[in-house]
Amino acid sequence: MVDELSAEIRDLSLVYKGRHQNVTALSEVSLSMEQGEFVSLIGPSGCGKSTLLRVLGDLLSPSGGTVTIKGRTPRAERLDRRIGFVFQEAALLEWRSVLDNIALPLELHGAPRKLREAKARELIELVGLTGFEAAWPRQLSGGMRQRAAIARALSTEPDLLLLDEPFGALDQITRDRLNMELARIHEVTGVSVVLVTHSIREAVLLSDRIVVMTPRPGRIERILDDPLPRPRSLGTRLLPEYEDLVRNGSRELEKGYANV
Ligand SMILES: Nc1ncnc2c1ncn2[C@@H]1O[C@H](COP(=O)(O)OP(=O)(O)OP(=O)(O)O)[C@@H](O)[C@H]1O
Repeated sequence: MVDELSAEIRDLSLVYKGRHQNVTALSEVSLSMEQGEFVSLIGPSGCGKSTLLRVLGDLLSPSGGTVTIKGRTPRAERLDRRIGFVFQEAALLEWRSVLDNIALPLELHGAPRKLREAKARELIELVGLTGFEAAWPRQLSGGMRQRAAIARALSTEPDLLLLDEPFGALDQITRDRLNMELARIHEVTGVSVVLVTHSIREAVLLSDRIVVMTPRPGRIERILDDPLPRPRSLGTRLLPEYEDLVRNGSRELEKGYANV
């Protein structure tokens, strides 16, 4: 059924055209995601993870193939603010309070003040920033900034949340905590998630499926199912099946590195 599919990528290619040479960043990439699915993209540097995310988010147009999100083009979804993006750097507006940063996409979408503030407060609670509504971004730690960025990305209740190494710059303990927050947010909201990560452990902890990519040109090497029980917790890492999946994933990843 079409409306149960989140993203559908068919035979996607993406070529960056340069003055001297072209780079084929993606070739023959096909992937179908179900609504509410959590998919991680992992692979060596340059295998096209960010490029794939950017195509899904309509920041780049495919050179070939097709991409649909809930049966529509990424352009239509982006213009309707049905796609949320979070990058490694939170990129909050320093002159707006945390609340006003989170409410910004709704403001740009023309939502009335009362509604957008109510939504922003709800999200502040969801991401664990209660008490920081009036704070300035510079008063937040790195982890708190990422929480605010996630809340902002969720403010328009997107169909798809795209995360490009959102926790890459955080220390391990903060990263563990935010992983658990993300798992909970995913459970509560039912949003479909695509996460780019360099950590197989993070991918196994959070995902329903792990897409292992390989470079030159960027393509899908293998898709691993991750059937670990939900809800996930840090205790999930103590399961023998967790370690099995990490080992399996690492083996697949190493094959990709053979092409680097
Ligand atoms: N704007 C650009 N112009 C030309 N080539 C680019 C551009 N952006 C990325 N590339 C090239 O496309 C390929 C895929 O890059 P991409 O950033 O998608 O990989 P990645 O897997 O996300 O890498 P990383 O893990 O280092 O972030 C690489 O060879 C990269 O050099």
